[in-house]
Amino acid sequence: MATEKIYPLEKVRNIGIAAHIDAGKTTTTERILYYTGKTHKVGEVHDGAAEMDWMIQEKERGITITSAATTCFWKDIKINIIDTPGHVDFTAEVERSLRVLDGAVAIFDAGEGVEPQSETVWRQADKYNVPRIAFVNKMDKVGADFYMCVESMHKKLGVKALPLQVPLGSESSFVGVIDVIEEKAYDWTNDDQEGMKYEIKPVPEEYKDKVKEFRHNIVETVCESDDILLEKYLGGEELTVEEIKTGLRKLVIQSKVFPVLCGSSLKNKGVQLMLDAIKDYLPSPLDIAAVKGTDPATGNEVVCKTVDTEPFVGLAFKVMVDPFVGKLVFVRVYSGKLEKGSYVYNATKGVKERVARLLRMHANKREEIDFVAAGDIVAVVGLKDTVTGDTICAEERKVVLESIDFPEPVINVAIEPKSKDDIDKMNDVLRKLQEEDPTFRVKTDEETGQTLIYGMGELHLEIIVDRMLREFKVQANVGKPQVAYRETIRKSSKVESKYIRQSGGKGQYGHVIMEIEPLPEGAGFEFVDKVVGGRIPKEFIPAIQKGVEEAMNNGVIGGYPVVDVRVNVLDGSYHEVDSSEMAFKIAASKGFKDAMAQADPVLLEPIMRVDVIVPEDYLGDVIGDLSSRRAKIEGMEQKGNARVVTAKVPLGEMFGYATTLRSLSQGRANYSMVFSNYAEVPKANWDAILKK
Ligand SMILES: Nc1nc2c(ncn2[C@@H]2O[C@H](COP(=O)(O)OP(=O)(O)OP(=O)(O)O)[C@@H](O)[C@H]2O)c(=O)[nH]1
Repeated sequence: MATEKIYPLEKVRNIGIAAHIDAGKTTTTERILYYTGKTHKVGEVHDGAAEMDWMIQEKERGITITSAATTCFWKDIKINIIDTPGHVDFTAEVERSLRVLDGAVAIFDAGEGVEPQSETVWRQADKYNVPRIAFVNKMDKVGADFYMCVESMHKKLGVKALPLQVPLGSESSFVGVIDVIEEKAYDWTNDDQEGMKYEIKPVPEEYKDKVKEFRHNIVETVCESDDILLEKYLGGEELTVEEIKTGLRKLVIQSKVFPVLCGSSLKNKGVQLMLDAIKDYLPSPLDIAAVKGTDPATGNEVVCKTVDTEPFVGLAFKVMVDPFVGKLVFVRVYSGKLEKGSYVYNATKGVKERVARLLRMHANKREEIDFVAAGDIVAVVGLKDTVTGDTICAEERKVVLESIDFPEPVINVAIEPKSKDDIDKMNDVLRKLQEEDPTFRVKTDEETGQTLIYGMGELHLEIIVDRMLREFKVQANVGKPQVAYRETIRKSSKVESKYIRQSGGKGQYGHVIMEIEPLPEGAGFEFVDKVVGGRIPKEFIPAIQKGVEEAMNNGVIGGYPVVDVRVNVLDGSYHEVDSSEMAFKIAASKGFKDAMAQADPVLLEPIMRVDVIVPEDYLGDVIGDLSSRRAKIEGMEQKGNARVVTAKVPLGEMFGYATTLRSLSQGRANYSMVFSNYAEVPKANWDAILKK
């Protein structure tokens, strides 16, 4: 059994690497694993040898889909890295990682600066207050411009981006970086050992002014927020390197300043200095204020401190179903210790669970450990009922931590197994995949009996179908992707509904008077029992709610789910002998449908935020095409000799957009798309949608 060296908490870093697709996250992670001594060969993404991208689909597509947690060691620091995917269909993966991280490295492409989707990821990190350092990658690429990137961080992200380095050369002449604080140049010119061989030299003459300017800027920033250092500085004394770094560390942890570094992961330059910056500036678990949760029994606030001596509290942030090992639950430990063979309490579900094994993960390799301490990240085997977002804790410290926000899936396809014998197997696999992925849902269409799978985009669902086939050997036919429309109401209405049957023996009697009202977007469903004086006995109220909920699965316009309504049950009557739950349920269901029909029902559709980057020459055609897709153009920005068009477009109009855009622009335009909100479909478009 491996007994790991125990790392004091101040020497632990839980970090994520966040980036726009193709900025070089996977390549950079690979290099980190190489320099930290965990891998022995530098894997290249393009030949599918990358260690982190271990799922077959990832290798083939060259993209990172799941966030695998991996541990590595740099100098005296233990770093847990969560690899987060860049594709927008997987925002849930990014969110869940950010929730449990203490710091992140944001990677930018030196030729592009802040791209629309790097902005999305940046804002997500803002939401969870994650301190960040920026790494401007691809400095070797034609068009690389470090200063443009820093400027675009100021302009687009509106943050204080503080360069700590000056690149030595650029594009094909990029050979290394100058550390501004230490005033030393790191030069890889004579490297023939995959970046392991570099020289440390004095700052070359032609860079001295730039370094002086940047250093002055750093020193001033540090002094502004530290009176003792300010006094020293104003008194004409030099600050030491240590003082500058300590001062800067405080500002980074408060997210007041974002240090910017640069390099080329592909050409093996600058990655070691980025690891140093992770150690120097990103927070340890101790720097993060204790997390708060609520006691499920009393609703009182519970503070969970990051110390080993407290009772155990952790958050499940990722579930992976491995066809061989079974279910793996990734847990961030906030308080106390988690031991192999112990029992824990899942406070979200209210069940006891056994921790069979604890695994330290390195992409697809695993190392068995005996316990894991506060501040750490681990994969747990044996937790049967735990899913992403659940809190697990010691029985004497029952607490539920704030869960993770996940967007609603906006697209669905019908799916059926190729062989009828595979039906049970398919349902079983879909259930497992749902446990892993909170943005993936499975439903049965009540009218057609078809199984529908719901997700965040076409690629998301394609990957799921692909995994069913490869990992679980279930072949399936899938229908065309459909938009997940919804229905709601715009005004209130009141109805009386009866279900009465009298045919010999015991009859049926249910009678309900109810009112439905619109709620604000996102409010979901509320059910209020306003019946007084026992005019409907309490035991029938749950049946009424059930009847309403069933009716809400299929709205009156196109059979889509109904959202954002409140149902008030006002009055009714019952019969001593004939009343039953069934009768009230039917009366309520029918009542809801009638009420909805009178309440100005409307159709809702998912609206996407679309960013298109298009060279000037094709701008007219791209805008024309967007307009024909009912787009609202919200902005148009210059970027080099291209434009970035930002628009809100109904998802239903976006199928096949990739192909159209390619042919409109001879392959030169690019786009990204994220879910924005649900909005009312104009009545003129109802027919087209309902016919489909
Ligand atoms: N010129 C140059 N190319 C790079 C550099 N780093 C990565 N690349 C290339 O950029 C492409 C994307 O790199 P990845 O590491 O797969 O990017 P990623 O951000 O992980 O992409 P996803 O996993 O799809 O989100 C690959 O072709 C890399 O070889 C670099 O420093 N310089």
